[in-house]
Amino acid sequence: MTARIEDYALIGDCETAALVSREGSIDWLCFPRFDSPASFAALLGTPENGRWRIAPTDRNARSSRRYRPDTLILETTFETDHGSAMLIDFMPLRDNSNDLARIVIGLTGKVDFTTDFVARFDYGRTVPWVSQTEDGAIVAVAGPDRLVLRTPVPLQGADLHTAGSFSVSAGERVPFLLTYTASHLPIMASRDVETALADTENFWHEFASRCPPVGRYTETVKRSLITLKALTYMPTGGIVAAATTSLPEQIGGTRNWDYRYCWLRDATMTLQAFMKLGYYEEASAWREWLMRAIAGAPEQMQIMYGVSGERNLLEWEPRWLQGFENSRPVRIGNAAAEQFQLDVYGEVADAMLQAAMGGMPRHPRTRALSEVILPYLQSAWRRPDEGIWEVRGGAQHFTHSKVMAWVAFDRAATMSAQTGDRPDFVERCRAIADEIHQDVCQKAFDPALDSFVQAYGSKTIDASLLLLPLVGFLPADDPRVTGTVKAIEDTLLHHGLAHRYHTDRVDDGLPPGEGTFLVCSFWLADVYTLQNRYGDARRLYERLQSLCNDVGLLSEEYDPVAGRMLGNFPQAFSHIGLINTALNLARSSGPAEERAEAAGEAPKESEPV
Ligand SMILES: OC[C@H]1O[C@H](O[C@H]2O[C@H](CO)[C@@H](O)[C@H](O)[C@H]2O)[C@H](O)[C@@H](O)[C@@H]1O
Repeated sequence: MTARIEDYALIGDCETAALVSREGSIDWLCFPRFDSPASFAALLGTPENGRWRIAPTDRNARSSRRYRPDTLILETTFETDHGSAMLIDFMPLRDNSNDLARIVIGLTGKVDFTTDFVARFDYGRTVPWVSQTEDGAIVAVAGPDRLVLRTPVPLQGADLHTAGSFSVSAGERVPFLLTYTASHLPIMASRDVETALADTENFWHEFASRCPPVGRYTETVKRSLITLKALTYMPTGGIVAAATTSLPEQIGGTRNWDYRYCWLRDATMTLQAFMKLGYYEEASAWREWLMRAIAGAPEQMQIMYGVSGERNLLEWEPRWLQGFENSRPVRIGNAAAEQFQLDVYGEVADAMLQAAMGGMPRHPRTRALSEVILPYLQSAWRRPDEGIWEVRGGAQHFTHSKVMAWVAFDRAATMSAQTGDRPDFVERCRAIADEIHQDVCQKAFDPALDSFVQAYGSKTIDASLLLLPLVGFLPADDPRVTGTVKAIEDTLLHHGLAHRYHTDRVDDGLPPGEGTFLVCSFWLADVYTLQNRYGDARRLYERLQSLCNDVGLLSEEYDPVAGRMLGNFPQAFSHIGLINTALNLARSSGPAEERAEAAGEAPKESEPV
């Protein structure tokens, strides 16, 4: 594949998503859910692993693209020496059928097009039987899956591809509709593509119209909001971390992971972003998802789940895929689901408090949840864990994890104190929170480095330490925090963007090397805001904003030297950063202040615990 990550745009129907290249090729599509086996997997292999291209025959055609304003409808305009034409790509919201629609519209002169449809089920491995119905529909079937392609354009099969040519003159419109169904069901009647376009446009307009202005960042925020909505599995309210698997964190490297699942950690920030923009319906749907997903014994609570709350996310490698630019292995599923990551308890507690502070009615299970989880956590916080970065090199006493355990008790105390009905519970939570606070301040601060460190006894600086002031563990102007921020600036910034940690100095169980991790730079900008370093915050935010591709999307990581995106795409974490940090900058009191202020008063180290 020659396309880079930033060459792709996202389309989706809030149940699954597809990536479309600048050249009009859909190189990634999983039907019917985000985490279903891909039907087009060329993104991670070759065109023979499945793709659907509609592009001018003239290989020298110039292309430009945009989303139709306030929608997820992609418009790619091609210009040739003989005319210009637009390709519209979108996925209508589900109406008993799973569709992807494409319309080619002649703008000026006449443009010749070719289309090449290569369906391969099971992540590019399974070649289907392809036949044509009497009314001309192309039907591709293998095992449980079936794709039906309808268009007035005559199509022929050759060499396991289905191809055709056509021309559009100014004013002409040529529709294509691809429908997925389980192969045992009857083939359904086609839906009208133009009506579907109008309905899809209305859906996104209605959604985006509720977004309040965020000063000069309004368009960036709106695009990120639409992207987060597109990453939401609407039937359940779960939110996937990204639309893809295995886009590499280093070109040619092995840090390739499946992000088509719901992380509890990523969710607190998503909840904040939705609520701060007034999207309570989405926030409430996510909270319901969370309560269903984590129901059960606290020691069985996972750090991530499938979009419907599935727990078994078994990791495996489809060895027939060569990987994005030969970045192997490709991984399906995610073994991190089985890790112990202490911070998720704090994330859940924080999400509950944020929801209450945002004005959402208290969830009826909030109290039951705290009564089950906190007694477990009372001893569990002392255990080493795999941490926010999900290391595969063994558990450690990660500083960020302990701090988030403190968050769990701190928020539980705050919430219970608000209801006033359990003073003994509040007192117990506060005492444990104080004990954790003291433990962290004693064991995780290195006076020689004048900084908190990644784990107890370590000498490594870690960008997750930026979350200490952001969750209210210590004030942003505490000398230990200002020392830590300086250490992060001195050691983790690479061309002005933050790495998570030094992968070459820490054994995380993987070969070293990766890009800068974008959400960490957003956290840095948020800390600058808390420290009244508004100029630094704004400059960093606008740098990050400038890294978005031409349609406003960000991946997980960025290589500032090669000037290219890395990691899964588009990633919710990065878009949450684009929203939250914009709000922090645009409002005198944004999410950073409110999350920090949610914390009860942190004890002084000399205070008894
Ligand atoms: O690189 C190591 C780990 O990377 C993934 O996790 C990262 O993405 C998550 C989802 O956005 C995020 O919650 C986490 O903090 C990040 O480290 C991957 O899923 C892991 O399996 C992998 O070990």
